[in-house]
Amino acid sequence: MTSTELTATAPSTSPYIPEPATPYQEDIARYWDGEARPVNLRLGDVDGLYHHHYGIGAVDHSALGDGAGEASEQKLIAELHRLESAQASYLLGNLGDIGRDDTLVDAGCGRGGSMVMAHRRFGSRVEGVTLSAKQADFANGRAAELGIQDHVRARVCNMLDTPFETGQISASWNNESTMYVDLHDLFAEHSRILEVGGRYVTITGCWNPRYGQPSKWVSQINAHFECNIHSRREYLRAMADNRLVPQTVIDLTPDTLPYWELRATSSLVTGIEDAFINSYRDGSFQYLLIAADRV
Ligand SMILES: C[S@@+](CC[C@H](N)C(=O)[O-])C[C@H]1O[C@@H](n2cnc3c(N)ncnc32)[C@H](O)[C@@H]1O
Ligand SMILES: CC(C)=CCC/C(C)=C/COP(=O)(O)OP(=O)(O)O
Ligand SMILES: [Mg+2]
Repeated sequence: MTSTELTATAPSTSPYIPEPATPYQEDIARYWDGEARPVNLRLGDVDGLYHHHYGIGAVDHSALGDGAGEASEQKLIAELHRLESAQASYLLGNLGDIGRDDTLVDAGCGRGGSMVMAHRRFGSRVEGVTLSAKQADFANGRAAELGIQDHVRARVCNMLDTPFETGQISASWNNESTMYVDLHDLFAEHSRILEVGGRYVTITGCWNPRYGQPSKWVSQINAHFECNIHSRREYLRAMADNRLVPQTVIDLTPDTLPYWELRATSSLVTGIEDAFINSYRDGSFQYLLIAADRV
C-alpha cells in the first residue's frame, strides 16, 4: 500500500465539525489539508505509519547504503522513519501504566501514526483531534485498513474545545502540536479532560529563555510552518497554572540532532533543515519532552 492509494481510497469517515474558532485556525486547517511533502509520505510508506514529527536516537550507519542510487535512498528513508517512530515510542513510554480499558487523547493527531502505535502498545481506545479534514480522513482510512477503526478514531476538532467528558481520559499528549495554540488554553483543556492522577506528555520544540529571545532560526521555523514556538518557561508556567505537575523534563536536543544531520543529506530536504540544526547547536532552541501528572 502506498500513500497515493490511501489518499485515493480513504472514505470520508470523519464527522463534520464546527467552524474553526479563528481565522488562524482556518489557515492551519488549510495548511495541513494541502500538505503532501515527500519527506512525510515516502517515510510513511515504509510501514504505513504516517508521522508529522521528527526523529530521535543514534543513526545506525550499518543500515545505510553507499549514498548512491535508489536503493541507498530507500535505506536512508527507512532510517529516518525508524528514528521518527522511535520518537513516538519514547513519548508513549512516558504515558505510564495504560490498559485496554483506558481512553487516550492525541491532541493534534496529524495522519495518526502515533495513535496506531499507542493502540498496538496498550490495546486501548485512542481518540485524535486535528483541524484538518484531510488528515482525519487519512487517519481513519488507515485505521479501517488495519481493522482497528473501533479503537482508533480521528475527528476534526479544535484541541482547545474538545467533545470529551470531564475527567474521563487516562492520558493525553501533544506530539509537536503545541506551537499552534495558546498554552494556557491548551493545558486548561487537557486538565479538564484528564482524570485526577492522569498523565499528560508533550514532545515539542521550544525556545530557550537562556538565549534571551527567539533567535532568527526560531523565527524562520515559525514562518516556515505558520506556527508560534513558545519558550520553555511558558510551558512550565502554563502547566503549573492548570494543575499539571511536571514529573519528567528531558532535553532531547542531543538525541534529535543526528536525525537532522542525516535528513540534511537526503534528497527529501525541504529547506528547513539548517534552521533546526543551527538553532539546536547555538542553544537558542531545544527539543523537550515534558511529562506531567494531573493533580
Ligand atoms: C506537526 S503536526 C503533528 C501531528 C502528529 N502529532 C504527529 O506527531 O504526527 C501538527 C498537528 O496539529 C494540529 N493542530 C494544530 N492546531 C490545532 C488545533 N487548534 N486543534 C486541533 N489540532 C490542531 C494540526 O492539524 C496537525 O495535525
Ligand atoms: C519542533 C517543531 C518546531 C515543530 C513544528 C511542527 C511541525 C511542522 C512538525 C513536523 O511536521 P512535518 O513532519 O510535517 O514537517 P516536515 O515536512 O519538515 O517533516
Ligand atoms: Mg516530517
